[in-house]
Amino acid sequence: MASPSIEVALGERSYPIWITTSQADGSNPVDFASSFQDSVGSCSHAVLIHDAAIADTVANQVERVLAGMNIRVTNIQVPSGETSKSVAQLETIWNTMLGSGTDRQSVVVAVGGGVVGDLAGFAAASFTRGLRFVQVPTTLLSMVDSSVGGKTGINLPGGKNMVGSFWQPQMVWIDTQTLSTLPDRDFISGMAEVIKYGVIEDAEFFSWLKDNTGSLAERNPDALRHAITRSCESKARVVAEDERETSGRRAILNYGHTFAHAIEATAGYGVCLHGEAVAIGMQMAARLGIDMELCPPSLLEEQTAVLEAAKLPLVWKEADPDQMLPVMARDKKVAHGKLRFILPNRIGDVSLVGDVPAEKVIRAIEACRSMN
Ligand SMILES: NC(=O)c1ccc[n+]([C@@H]2O[C@H](COP(=O)([O-])OP(=O)(O)OC[C@H]3O[C@@H](n4cnc5c(N)ncnc54)[C@H](O)[C@@H]3O)[C@@H](O)[C@H]2O)c1
Ligand SMILES: O=C(O)C(=O)C[C@@H](O)[C@H](O)[C@H](O)COP(=O)(O)O
Ligand SMILES: [Zn+2]
Repeated sequence: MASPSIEVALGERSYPIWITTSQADGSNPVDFASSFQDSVGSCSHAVLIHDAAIADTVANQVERVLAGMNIRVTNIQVPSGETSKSVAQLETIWNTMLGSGTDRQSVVVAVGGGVVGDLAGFAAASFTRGLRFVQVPTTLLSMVDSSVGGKTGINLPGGKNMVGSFWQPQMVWIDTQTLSTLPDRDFISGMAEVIKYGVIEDAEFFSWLKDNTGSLAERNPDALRHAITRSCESKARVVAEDERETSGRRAILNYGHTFAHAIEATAGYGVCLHGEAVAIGMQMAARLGIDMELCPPSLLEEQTAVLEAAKLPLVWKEADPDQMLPVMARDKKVAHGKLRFILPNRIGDVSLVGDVPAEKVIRAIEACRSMN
């Protein structure tokens, strides 16, 4: 059997990330069935939780492979969009699992973007106190970020990802070919998390991105494969150092997110896509870093150039500190009632910073209401 592209090294919870590209005739250089068997072990029942947008394509293909392995499949379709990361959808999934004879030996297979991955992952973590699960990400964002690392969960109206758990998958299966049907807006949204890795811990990758955002926008297969591999390597490295965000190392993956999550929640989930909000949040964080004299103004210029080249939004006209600050106060990095931010030192290096004056946070938010 071929070797996985990347291993997430977490001791007994270690798992492979396969990065492959299926061919025009539907064949794949790596066999899904044997990879599944190798990572999951014995399985007679799978709960296939999938996004409605890929029901007739990727989800159907996965279902056929599982059926060919003599695995009984329970299909659960989730409506597309951020609002599906909800208590109501989770309850529907739990009840369908209960009604279909799901037991502790069943395996959840999440097929879709970050919404389905986070939701199905939490359903797996919580049903009968924990089922094995597999991630089959079908968006750029889910391939480079959400399918790796085991953060699962749902939103509450007042806070993103407020209920969830750390629950690692048995394997991550990335077929870059599935991106061919992804709408441009969702592809561009995923680019924010790709660029994030360059700023937080991989300066060489950031330089590569400066020259290659055009090829990525055209979905050049080699460029895509490089960006996905490099991003997954970054994520796997950070997660292996700090699986449950206890030492602070994993918190670097939250660069821009304190602002981003407040934008998403105050706008109403799904109005500003997660990656779009992350891009705007990265701009706010860079401005705050400059105001705190942690990084030079040139960092913001470099970051702006790459985000702009990727066609990401950089301003949020509705940005209102009075609305955002109460939501930010519920950020998961808050410690002893105080906000903490991931702020840049230089390209490729960021730090977790507490004691940030509120007036500087407000200035950073207000500066991103318009391009200046
Ligand atoms: N767990 C984590 O570590 C982590 C990391 C980053 C983001 N997230 C979460 O991920 C979510 C965003 O994920 P996303 O950007 O993948 O959004 P998404 O899951 O909403 O998918 C984006 C859109 O693409 C459609 N789609 C999915 N695959 C498709 C395909 N192959 N072809 C055509 N359409 C397709 C979906 O129907 C949806 O409309 C947010 O909820 C965010 O909080 C989680
Ligand atoms: O994996 C992580 O850790 C991240 O922070 C990755 C983020 O891109 C992602 O959006 C994550 O869901 C945010 O986590 P949260 O703990 O702030 O909800
Ligand atoms: Zn994110």
